[in-house]
Amino acid sequence: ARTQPSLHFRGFAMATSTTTTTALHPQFRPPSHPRAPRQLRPFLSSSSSSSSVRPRFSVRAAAASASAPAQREAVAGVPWGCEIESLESAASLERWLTASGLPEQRLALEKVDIGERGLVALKNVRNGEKLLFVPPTLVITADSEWSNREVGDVMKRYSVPDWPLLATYLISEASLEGSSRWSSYIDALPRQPYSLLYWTRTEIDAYLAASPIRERAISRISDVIGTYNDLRDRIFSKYPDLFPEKVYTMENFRWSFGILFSRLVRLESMDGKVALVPWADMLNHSPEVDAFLDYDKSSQGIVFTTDRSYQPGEQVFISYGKKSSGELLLSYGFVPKEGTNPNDSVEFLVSLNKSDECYKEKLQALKKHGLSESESFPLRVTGWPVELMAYAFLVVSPPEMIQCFEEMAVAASNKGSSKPALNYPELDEEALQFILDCCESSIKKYTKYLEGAKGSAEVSINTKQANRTLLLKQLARDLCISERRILYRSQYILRRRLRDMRAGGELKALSLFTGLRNLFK
Ligand SMILES: C[S@@+](CC[C@H](N)C(=O)[O-])C[C@H]1O[C@@H](n2cnc3c(N)ncnc32)[C@H](O)[C@@H]1O
Repeated sequence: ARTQPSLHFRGFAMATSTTTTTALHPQFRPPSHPRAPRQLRPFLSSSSSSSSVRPRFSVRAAAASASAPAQREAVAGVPWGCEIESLESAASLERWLTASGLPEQRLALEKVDIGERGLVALKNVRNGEKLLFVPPTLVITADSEWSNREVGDVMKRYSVPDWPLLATYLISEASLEGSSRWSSYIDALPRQPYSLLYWTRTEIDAYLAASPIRERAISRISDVIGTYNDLRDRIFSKYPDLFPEKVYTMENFRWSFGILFSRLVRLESMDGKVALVPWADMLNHSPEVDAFLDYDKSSQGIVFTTDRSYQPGEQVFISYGKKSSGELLLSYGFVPKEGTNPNDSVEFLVSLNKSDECYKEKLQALKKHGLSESESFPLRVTGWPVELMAYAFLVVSPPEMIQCFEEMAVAASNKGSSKPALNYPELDEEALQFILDCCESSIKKYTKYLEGAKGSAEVSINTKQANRTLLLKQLARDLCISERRILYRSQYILRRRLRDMRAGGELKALSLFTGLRNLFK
């Protein structure tokens, strides 16, 4: 869970300063969805040379792993970058990095089991050791010099925020091929980054039907398209010589945003600047490590400090942040193995009951505090946030509690975060039952999807398409299983609590009855 303003992709021309992401995790950080989960308190804690000729169309070979990144159908791709599973540009990248000042490394870029390409230890690496030391001159930020100065000047004149600026920068540099200083880096970038940006609407609707990630994927794609349209209408179309239509295409922007979503990092110690860090961006993510990239003032380079040791030949990992499996799929195109992501959560949707006789009053209280009749709260295997409980109290409270609606809405909105959790013992059972009912109906949706997906054999036009479909389905399946697992856990906790509560109630009634009987005796 986190707080993050949406990135103003659109309407950027009005911006007076560059847009930045706010404090999140000092790691790969995509712009948030406007309804990204809020920071909520836990309720339960139960406990080669760039001028070489490249094919214009590319298709990835399908990998067979369950959590392998999404593969795409044969679409017109970008005319730069590489097929990452081939290591085709690795040697020239390493040569260029060394020539550009990257010190000798204890890591090498190799083919790996997790993430296709990754950095592997060449020697023993100790826990607590600093690695990488990428100099700032090798980092791409919004302040980087444009090889085509005129293009850069126009972009700066329009005060384009960091994300669209960097997306345009990448395309501008990539289109210059060997005359860009970044050509060896761009050659080593995936030609088709793994990202939900490449899923069609039909695929999103079909495979993510049960998951709340569906809505976020749709919204992200529309943000990217909107941003591209804004750039084209407000800038590119006014300077057709600087921004040729054939270069600044939607397809190329899909690529550059895909690269940003899966590789951009935020460097806390460089005033929170967002940056592409060549070499460091070859590190894959593990939910089990807690090591992050940042600028190190003493060595004046981008480093990360290991939080475990590695033997020669072992893949070295960093953390992309405390992200749920859905968020990892959304930005990076992979889903960690079931049960391995300690930061996993699922967005849980609850709504006011339209037939509630106090519907209007409850909605008014919610709206006053920035909430609506339907809200999402993050569920984790460890429990749910107090805000969800407050929302549930509001949903189930009877008309005679009208004076408490406001207090409940405040608590549900997270504005009362310093206050203790709301306490309405008389509503506890009903509120927990409400959450349990929502949880069970959500489980049903996942089960229906998972069972339906098992049997559905689709007719594919060709093998590539069949492989792609298989992989997208597998990713969606992995995600649904992970999300349903969280719901199952919540269902278990809720049932147990309700059972205990009810058993306690029966016990009380029984002792009252015994007391009365003794009295009459
Ligand atoms: C920052 S790049 C890391 C380098 C990347 N493997 C490459 O070869 O360019 C992020 C991408 O690596 C892959 N990746 C990273 N961690 C992964 C993991 N744990 N499982 C599967 N793929 C992973 C995903 O494709 C993701 O979009």
